[in-house]
Amino acid sequence: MSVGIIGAGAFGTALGLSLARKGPVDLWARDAEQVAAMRDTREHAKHLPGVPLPGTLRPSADFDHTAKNDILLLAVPMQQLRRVVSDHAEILTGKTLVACCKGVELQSGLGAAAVIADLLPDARIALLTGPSFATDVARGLPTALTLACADEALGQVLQRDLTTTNLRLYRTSDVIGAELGGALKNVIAIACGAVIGAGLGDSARAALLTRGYAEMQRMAIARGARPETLAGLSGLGDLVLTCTSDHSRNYRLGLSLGRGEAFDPSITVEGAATARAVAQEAARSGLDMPITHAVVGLLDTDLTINDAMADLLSRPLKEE
Ligand SMILES: NC(=O)C1=CN([C@@H]2O[C@H](COP(=O)(O)OP(=O)(O)OC[C@H]3O[C@@H](n4cnc5c(N)ncnc54)[C@H](OP(=O)(O)O)[C@@H]3O)[C@@H](O)[C@H]2O)C=CC1
Ligand SMILES: O=C(CO)COP(=O)(O)O
Repeated sequence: MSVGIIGAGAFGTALGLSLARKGPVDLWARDAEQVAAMRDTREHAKHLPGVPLPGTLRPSADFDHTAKNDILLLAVPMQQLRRVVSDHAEILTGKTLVACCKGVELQSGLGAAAVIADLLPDARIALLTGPSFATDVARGLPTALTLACADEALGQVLQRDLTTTNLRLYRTSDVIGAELGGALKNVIAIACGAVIGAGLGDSARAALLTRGYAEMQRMAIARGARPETLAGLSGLGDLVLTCTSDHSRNYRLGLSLGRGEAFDPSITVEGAATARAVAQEAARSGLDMPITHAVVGLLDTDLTINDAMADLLSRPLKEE
């Protein structure tokens, strides 16, 4: 089946590069100048400099043309997804849509697949997530991802059609689990970056990563996820990658917070809005999410990383 990609940022372009090895892929960007530059130079200078774009990857500023493909991957930032889908709802109705964003929408508390379902009840929806830096995918390095789809038959078709020589897709029907694993790990990555940035050490990071994983499970299971999904690529796999590599923008935001440095607000960092959305939901539902609350404190108040760690360490003692 033919593939189109909505969103020519780092990840959309990287997925396009990988899929274009199998056949033509249309890649939509909203900025016509950017499309012209990509066509002329065969490079995405802003997000993937130095990686040549093959002729089979076809940038376009024409949404409707790109949307004619059988499968559409939606690779825009989470907080923009509702706008992009609702702006083009008519042409997207009934299509096969694969969300590639990682986050929880601030206004609704919904994940990516749920936002699409909210807007387009007739769409055939799946989610592609898991440990995968765009630069690695774009360079053809080996990567394993989770394809989540409630419809088992459609999931099998998508798994086959979106697997490439460097992208190996595993399948699950647990969309909520995959969605939340990919969203919540970004919050924990900000926390881990902050402890490393503040010089609090690798042991503190290991503690946050592990207790952060417990927090992710708590929230995801409360929302109906299966625990084994959280233990897979979309949860633990992506958590480990994002909490240990300064290729991660979420981790780098954390490093800046820990060092008391400014961070470029134009960089896509999904964990910030997701932390706020999840903290709101945790407060409403009485879920214990202390690391998420600490991240919101670091982002939105003058809480320091040392105070945040002191708060976490002084909580009542309990069983693991
Ligand atoms: N980068 C990575 O390594 C990975 C990213 N992801 C996920 O992919 C998603 C996208 O991230 P990424 O590609 O890295 O982000 P980037 O910041 O690299 O790119 C975002 C893209 O979305 C476009 N965009 C933003 N708002 C709109 C809008 N309202 N309408 C149309 N297009 C819009 C931007 O266009 P413009 O340039 O015109 O602003 C840009 O092309 C995120 O949810 C992220 O978590 C998942 C795995 C890996
Ligand atoms: O999700 C990612 C890797 O799987 C990318 O992480 P960042 O968004 O933190 O860069």
